[in-house]
Amino acid sequence: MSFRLQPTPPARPNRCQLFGPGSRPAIFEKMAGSAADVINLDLEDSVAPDDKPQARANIIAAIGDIDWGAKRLSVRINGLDTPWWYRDVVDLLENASERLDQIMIPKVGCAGDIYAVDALVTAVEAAKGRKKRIGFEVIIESAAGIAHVEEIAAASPRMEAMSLGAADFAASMGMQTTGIGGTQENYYMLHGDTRHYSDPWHWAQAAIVAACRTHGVLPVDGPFGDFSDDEGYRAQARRSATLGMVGKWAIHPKQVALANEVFTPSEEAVAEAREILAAMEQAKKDGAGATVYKGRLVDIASIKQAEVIVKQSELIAG
Ligand SMILES: CC(C)(COP(=O)(O)OP(=O)(O)OC[C@H]1O[C@@H](n2cnc3c(N)ncnc32)[C@H](O)[C@@H]1OP(=O)(O)O)[C@@H](O)C(=O)NCCC(=O)NCCSC(=O)C[C@H](O)C(=O)O
Ligand SMILES: [Mg+2]
Repeated sequence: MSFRLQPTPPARPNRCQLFGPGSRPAIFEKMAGSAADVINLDLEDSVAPDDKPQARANIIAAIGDIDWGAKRLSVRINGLDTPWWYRDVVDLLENASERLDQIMIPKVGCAGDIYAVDALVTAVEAAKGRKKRIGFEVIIESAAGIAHVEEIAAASPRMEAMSLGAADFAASMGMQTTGIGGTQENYYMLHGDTRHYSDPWHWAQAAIVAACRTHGVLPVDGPFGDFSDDEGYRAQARRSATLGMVGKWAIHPKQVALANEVFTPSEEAVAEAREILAAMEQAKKDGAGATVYKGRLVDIASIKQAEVIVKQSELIAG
């Protein structure tokens, strides 16, 4: 480890973030009753321009009126390139109850974007005497966002989570696809006559995970558009979890159980991690820094790997 220690991200489960348009208040109670850890009420792209004022009013009322339980409650504001974002922030923080936990800033391109929202949020919080400091989560979904991903992760002490927004990301990068996440038909290597599919989202996810882990922010995988494809969702989520992401969005309620399944370490994985910790405990007593577990090497780094899994399961168990 560097002399500068890796900060710990917020200690809360973030396996699934369920989205719903602010212009569709009929589903808010259903969202609150879901098994998602995080709720994202949307003011951005799922809300038509003419509906933005009513969506703001719906969300402000629902934040106070609905019992959201222990869920993390977040509102996605509009992007900084629109005329709506400042009104989203001001109306929310002047009128929403203290139940609001965080706001999600979409299409972030540089640390300056976070600075601008932070300045406005800080001023409204002070003016209204709000007690709970609002956290920030951001979406990396542009070429600029991924190019500046580390400065964005470090941009504010309010930063809690960062997601990859595959749809806008693909558009901004000029990717030749209309798919939102998952396997892309034309992204393959040829070996003889056999196609081997590769993952075009992998490098961006890895960059997000590294930036987040460096600065104590939770890395999250964004939407998987085809909500009729459970296996496709699972495969994408498993890749994200393997890379170090802590959760994934659900854009339909049926995706919530899939995310929770993948991002909750299995009983077998936790049992194996505990066995590795026990094996290393014994190795230490024997004066060894490494030992053999089920025919493979485990050493001091294995303790840290095993602790990741045990800590995840303890966090989820509460
Ligand atoms: C995708 C949907 C429009 C589908 O809605 P609907 O047609 O109503 O679906 P169903 O008939 O299958 O619904 C079954 C029941 O579930 C309820 N429902 C529907 N959606 C939700 C929800 N989000 N949360 C909770 N409950 C929900 C229905 O009311 C039905 O209930 P019942 O009648 O009692 O059985 C819709 O799911 C939807 O709007 N999803 C969210 C869309 C959204 O927020 N998009 C923004 C995030 S993705 C994005 O922005 C891209 C990203 O930025 C990027 O760039 O990658
Ligand atoms: Mg988007």
